[in-house]
Amino acid sequence: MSENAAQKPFPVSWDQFHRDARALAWRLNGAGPFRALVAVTRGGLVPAAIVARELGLRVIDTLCVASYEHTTQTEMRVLKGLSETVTRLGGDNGEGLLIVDDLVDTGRTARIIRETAPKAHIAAVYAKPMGKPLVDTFITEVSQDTWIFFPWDTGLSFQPPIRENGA
Ligand SMILES: O=P(O)(O)OC[C@H]1O[C@H](OP(=O)(O)OP(=O)(O)O)[C@H](O)[C@@H]1O
Ligand SMILES: Nc1nc2[nH]cnc2c(=O)[nH]1
Ligand SMILES: [Mg+2]
Repeated sequence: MSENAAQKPFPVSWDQFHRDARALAWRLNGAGPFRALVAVTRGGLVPAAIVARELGLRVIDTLCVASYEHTTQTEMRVLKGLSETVTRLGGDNGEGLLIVDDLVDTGRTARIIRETAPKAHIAAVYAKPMGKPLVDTFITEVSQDTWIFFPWDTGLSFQPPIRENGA
């Protein structure tokens, strides 16, 4: 979702994110067994830590991709693929791998992951309608014209009142 089309801000606090990531872990608990967990960097690192803790997963790898400059979608770059160890654990098709991201938006990132590991289980905490069919598990759906603001990207700031010049 590019900057212009995404108009509704959806700020998420650390507390809320922890609750949602833990809910994701509960849902994934019945979906395994998983031989390794893969975090899609960078956003996937945070839920991956929470899910790994909840599900007792200790073999953890990263898939490093970049596809947005702030809120603008750019050409997608895979900066680092799976390690040899985790590739071996997942066999040819990624079976038994749990791949975690913070959100799925247009689904482009998830689609590329699916191409390289078709049988992996792909999970995201938040999903927008376009990306939803590309993941196996998610927790909360938001509309396509929403922009999710994560706690690691934001800080406390003054909010002007809804009515600037009250009677
Ligand atoms: O479904 P899509 O349209 O592909 O968008 C989803 C991806 O975009 C964001 O990552 P981003 O590339 O911004 O990098 P980051 O995780 O380092 O913030 C988000 O963390 C997902 O990985
Ligand atoms: N923080 C953030 N990154 C994204 N990347 C793609 N969509 C989003 C979004 O809604 N929020
Ligand atoms: Mg990301």
